[in-house]
Amino acid sequence: MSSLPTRKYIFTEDFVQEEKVPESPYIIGVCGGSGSGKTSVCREIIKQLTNKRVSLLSQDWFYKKLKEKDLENVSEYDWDHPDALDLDLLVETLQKIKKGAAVTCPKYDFCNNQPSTTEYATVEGDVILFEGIHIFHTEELRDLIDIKVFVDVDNDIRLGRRILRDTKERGRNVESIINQYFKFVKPGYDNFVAPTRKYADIILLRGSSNKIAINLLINIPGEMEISNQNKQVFCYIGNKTLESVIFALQMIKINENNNNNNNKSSLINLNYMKIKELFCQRSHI
Ligand SMILES: Nc1ncnc2c1ncn2[C@@H]1O[C@H](COP(=O)(O)OP(=O)(O)O)[C@@H](O)[C@H]1O
Ligand SMILES: O=c1ccn([C@@H]2O[C@H](COP(=O)(O)O)[C@@H](O)[C@H]2O)c(=O)[nH]1
Repeated sequence: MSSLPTRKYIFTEDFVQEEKVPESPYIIGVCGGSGSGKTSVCREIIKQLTNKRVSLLSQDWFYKKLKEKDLENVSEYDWDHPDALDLDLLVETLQKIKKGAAVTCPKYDFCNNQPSTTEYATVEGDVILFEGIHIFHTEELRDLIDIKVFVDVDNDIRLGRRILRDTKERGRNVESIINQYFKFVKPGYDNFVAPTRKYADIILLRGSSNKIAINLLINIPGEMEISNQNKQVFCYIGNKTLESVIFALQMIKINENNNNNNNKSSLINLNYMKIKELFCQRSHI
């Protein structure tokens, strides 16, 4: 028996396409300091992966619930220490997602410094964009991520963006943002986030405005096979190479021999003949 049953081939008029049926979602981990553009990078990738089921998973949804006394004095609370997060629950959740489960999480309410009671996100799909400042912090987490991206943006730009974002979206004022930044955010970045840059497979400079890097990222070949064009096509008849046509013919032949289903077999035969005909015409055989 050939090893082909783990692969699925789609035969159409113009091309032969291999469809990889993922055993578990592909996890793209996007790490970086607060305000580096992690969420924006994830949104850009999600926008472009139109032919895949894609979800976002944010580390922010795993902040521990604050005790009453901490809630009364939030300006003294350090959200930039990894201990502020329930990393065990995060690992457990990611393991479930990796096994193909759909997991629903409450989002995080930054205005009230607690998990949202009204907004939820269901995470499932072929590709999961997983973002957060501490997602490379433990080996357990890193091992669950298929490709690790670190968004590298200067401190001053990150602070500027954070001021603009948090005054508009997170119910903060400029003074509290600057105080929090120098007391917790910057030390947290220097002590815990920047040291995990070394685990990245890709360093993404300039974040979501780096279109070239984002395009490369969505087209990471082989393992991912994700793209909104037919990049999965390994043999395109209109632009064939000798090797790719021979390979396609071999694949079709093996499929044909292994296939007992008459309808499918005739479809394969049809395409086999068409490929053969096209190949012979173009190659003047
Ligand atoms: N390349 C960019 N240029 C300008 N502003 C950006 C860029 N990327 C993100 N932003 C803005 O900066 C703020 C922080 O971005 P965000 O994606 O939320 O960062 P992170 O998730 O890393 O904290 C947001 O208001 C966002 O719109
Ligand atoms: O209640 C909270 C929880 C977190 N923060 C800050 O959020 C950032 C991490 O989120 P990004 O989306 O990466 O910016 C972290 O630096 C915390 O300081 C908060 O202010 N309040």
